[in-house]
Amino acid sequence: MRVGELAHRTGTTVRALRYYEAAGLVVPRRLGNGYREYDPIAVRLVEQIRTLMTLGFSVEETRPFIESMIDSDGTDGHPAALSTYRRAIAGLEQRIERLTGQRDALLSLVDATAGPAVPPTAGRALGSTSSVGLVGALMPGLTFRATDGTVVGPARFDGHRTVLFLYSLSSRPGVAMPAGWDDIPGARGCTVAACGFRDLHAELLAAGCDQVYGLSAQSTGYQRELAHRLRLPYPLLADPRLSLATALRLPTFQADGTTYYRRLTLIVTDGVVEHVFHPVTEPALHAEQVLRWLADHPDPRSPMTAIDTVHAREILDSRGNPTVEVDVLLDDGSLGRAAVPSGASTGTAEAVELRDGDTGRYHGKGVRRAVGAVLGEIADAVAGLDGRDQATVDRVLIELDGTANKSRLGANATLGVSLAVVKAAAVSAGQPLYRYLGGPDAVILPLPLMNIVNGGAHADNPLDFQEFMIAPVGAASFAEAVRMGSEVFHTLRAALKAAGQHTSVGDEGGFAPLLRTAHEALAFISAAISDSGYTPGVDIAIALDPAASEFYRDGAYHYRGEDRVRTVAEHVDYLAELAETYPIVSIEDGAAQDDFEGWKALTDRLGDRCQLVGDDVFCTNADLLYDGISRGIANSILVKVNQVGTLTEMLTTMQAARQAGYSAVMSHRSGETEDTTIADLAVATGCGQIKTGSLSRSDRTAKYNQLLRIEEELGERAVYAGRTSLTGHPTVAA
Ligand SMILES: C=C(OP(=O)(O)O)C(=O)O
Ligand SMILES: [Mg+2]
Repeated sequence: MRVGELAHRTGTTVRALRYYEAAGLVVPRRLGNGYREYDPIAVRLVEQIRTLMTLGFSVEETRPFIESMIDSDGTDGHPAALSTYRRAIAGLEQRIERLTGQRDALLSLVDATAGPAVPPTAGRALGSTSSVGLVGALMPGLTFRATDGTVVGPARFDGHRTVLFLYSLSSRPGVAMPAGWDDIPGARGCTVAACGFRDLHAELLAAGCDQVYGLSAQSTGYQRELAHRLRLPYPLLADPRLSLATALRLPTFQADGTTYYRRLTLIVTDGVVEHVFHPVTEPALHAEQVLRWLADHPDPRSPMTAIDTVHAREILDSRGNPTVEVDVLLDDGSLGRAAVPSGASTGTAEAVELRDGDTGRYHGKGVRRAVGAVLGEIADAVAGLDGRDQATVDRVLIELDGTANKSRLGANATLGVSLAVVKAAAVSAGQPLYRYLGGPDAVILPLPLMNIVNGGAHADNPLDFQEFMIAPVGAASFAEAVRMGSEVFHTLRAALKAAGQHTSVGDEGGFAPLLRTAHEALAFISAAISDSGYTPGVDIAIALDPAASEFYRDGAYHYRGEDRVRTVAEHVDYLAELAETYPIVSIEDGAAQDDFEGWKALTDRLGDRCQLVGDDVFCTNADLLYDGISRGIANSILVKVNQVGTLTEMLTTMQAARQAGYSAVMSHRSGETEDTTIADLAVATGCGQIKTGSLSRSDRTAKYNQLLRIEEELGERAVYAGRTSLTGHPTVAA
């Protein structure tokens, strides 16, 4: 059974269960995929812990009982369990006897020395306004005797988050309360308040408080009787002179000539008052009130930013197909949201994008299964993990899926969570994503490879090549690159229109004219660059993504638009001819993913003058990249984070590329959303190039717009990469 079900069946919280697990009391099994699974006995164990706690045992003190239950396979009527109970009772009786003697001896000593309390005028009623004034006050340098035999001084509050509840007077069997006690507003209810802190002690600790103390003006002897009778799991502190009231000007009242504390609770964090509860009007519910506050206010000193909630939904991508969106909420309220993109010309080795296959919805393309995986197994597995520990989060995702290609849960499920976590962590750190991930050196704005003519699988025209891109290598800044790209885009539009072509756009926002050959498209683009006032190759270069896997069959390249078939050698010759004729600085997937002969021939032919980017052939996968490096193919890798399914795996692949001297091009997918994460990732990794479509359609321009914002934010520190990160030493070919 999962942790949520166990919590539900035992009426406790997931937090408390994690605390019992950390204490080694109720430990789930780890399945092969890393997933936590509780055996049915866990229900009995948890119920036993909670029963014992209501009897006054601390979580730690339940250990022998729990261990004997485990030994006896869950039956507490077993001889092993019975003898544990008897041993515990015998031990308690001995302690009671010894402590009662100590108490009586001390009672007379303490009562003799305590003397009269502070004069009644020292206390004053403290309303909520003055409670706020107390926040930020330092704990005074006072020491208190505690019922556990220790002496609690100011050092005990340093480095800890403490719940310190002050109370007036607890009743004692056989001892009358001061005259008129029940008529004094707020006087009654101290015992019940103390019991509340006892019953929720484990939960309070699990919610991030390190220690609980009760404090009153009674002597240690008086308090010890209460602590033993109620079996309090926390110590009581004696302040017979009300010195804390004097130091912090806390509210007191008088009854029968004696001064007492008014009920009030302090959260003291690292020696400083962080919060004040006053007045405490419902003593029976007060511990719960404190617990709720702790849950809503994580320890400000805590290095842990735990994942609280993971939510997912089905949304639409730019092609109108469903895709996964994930929200991750951290304990501190930071929210990260990520939407997963989707490719059309996909590599065969990509991590699996899980689709429902239910033809009754979205023509089978629904992603309810992936959404369900996020809401169920994944949410369970990552809840409580530190959102800033991306490597651990991603490792848990990978192990939970348990397959080599994320086919069980879906890479669309894992990626949504992975990216939403890093975005939430950035929010929590109060930093933009690119700086959170890349640190202060993340200042490089990438060269954009702008896809202004679409073909192949991204358009309905006859062009065999998928993408014809312009790259403003000579721009002085990213903003200038965007302007230059936009100007060429519109010049091209006018030229296509004048030539009688239609100007509707393809999946990535580039024009999809009814051209047949790459030569025709490149001629239009070169002219548009010149006609916009730029020098081709100097100001603006050209990049191609033939996406050759899409038209490679039976060992040859089938050019549908030209109605001809080229052998591998002829195809490589053709690309070389194009590279000689036009200012082409980068060719992606010039050969098909399984045509290693073509890849090698292309690399040998053009690798020293052109960037050769592996997309389908590497699939952002470090192992495939290493294989390619050893084969001597390509000199660059396209990086699509959904091809691997987690951020950490993407970063590992990029690191491998960097070490091998391969460049990396951060890339969108042809199916995108308004999510702009890749813009930040490009700056964070300093890769120096981004491919994110045309200068039209919001799913594409959203990324450019985000990069414009980043450049503006970096101000003078921003560095536009220009041509510097291109591999293959492309030279100017005007
Ligand atoms: C972005 C591309 O297209 P898709 O997302 O369809 O794989 C590409 O092939 O580089
Ligand atoms: Mg490609």
